[in-house]
Amino acid sequence: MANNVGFIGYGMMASSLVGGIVAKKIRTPDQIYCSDVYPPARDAAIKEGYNATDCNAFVCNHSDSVIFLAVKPNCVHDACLDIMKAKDGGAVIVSIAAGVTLETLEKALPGRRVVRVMPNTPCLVGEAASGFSLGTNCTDDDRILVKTLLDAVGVSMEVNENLLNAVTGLSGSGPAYVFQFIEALSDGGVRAGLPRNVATMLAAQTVKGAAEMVLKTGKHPGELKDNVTSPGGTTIAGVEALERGGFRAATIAAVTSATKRSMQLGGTSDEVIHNKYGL
Ligand SMILES: NC(=O)C1=CN([C@@H]2O[C@H](COP(=O)(O)OP(=O)(O)OC[C@H]3O[C@@H](n4cnc5c(N)ncnc54)[C@H](O)[C@@H]3O)[C@@H](O)[C@H]2O)C=CC1
Ligand SMILES: O=C(O)[C@@H]1CCC=N1
Repeated sequence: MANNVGFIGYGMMASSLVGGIVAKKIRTPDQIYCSDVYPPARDAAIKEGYNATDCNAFVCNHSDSVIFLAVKPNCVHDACLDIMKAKDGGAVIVSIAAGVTLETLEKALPGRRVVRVMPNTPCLVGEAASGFSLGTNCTDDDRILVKTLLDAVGVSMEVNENLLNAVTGLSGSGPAYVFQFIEALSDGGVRAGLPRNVATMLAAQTVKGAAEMVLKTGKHPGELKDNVTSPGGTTIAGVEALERGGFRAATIAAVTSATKRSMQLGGTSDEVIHNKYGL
């Protein structure tokens, strides 16, 4: 075996992650092992040139570097049983399941090195924003390996585990909010008379350009907004309409609702979410 990477579950997120990793030539397709219970998912993996199977143990037995646990949170327990049944080839286990805590993972995978990661789908185009936390058995080499893989498909930050639910609510789920915003901007353009294709291209490029300005200038988003907003001009009319529609409050509520949901998926009671986290 030579630095093989396994994926248990080859759905939306696994295919995005592995697509980014292979595109960046961090691993070659023959170093990728995927298992999925759903035949069309395996067909999709085979089409990309990866090794695909319905047997999770097969993936574990062939992955000496990392095994990504990329099933839905309610399937994590069963997948962990399969990992424990397979031989321990020394791979670090990286769970991307929303809400599932390191404590839960370490209980299900006794003695194993476990990392909890929250990536997002833009990893497919090399623009992921990921947060991660290491389990108690992890080494510095694990930190370097996981960060190298995540940074190959975007940017990553190690955070205290208690912040990973908020990372999930913001950047894990965030692409969906931004796609909604792009679609809404495009609708606005169509309402104002633009053809759909022109409106969607302008909307997406505007979001991309504005995001690049925040990242590259390091300026506060409010200052960048002010630079667009001429006194008595067009922009303030649009900004006012957004504020009247509750744009900022709705966005904050989106992130906090998703954060709360991540906590619920991890088994935290609503009482604790309210009393301890104030959500
Ligand atoms: N979709 C997203 O944007 C993100 C998802 N995540 C997390 O990634 C995980 C996967 O999410 P998606 O890829 O969206 O879901 P998905 O439903 O697209 O993929 C999950 C795959 O796992 C397979 N599966 C289910 N049980 C299995 C088992 N016991 N063994 C092998 N394969 C099994 C399913 O057939 C499916 O193809 C979830 O835990 C989610 O919380 C994390 C960050 C972002
Ligand atoms: O919706 C979900 O539960 C997953 C986790 C973060 C993004 N998608």
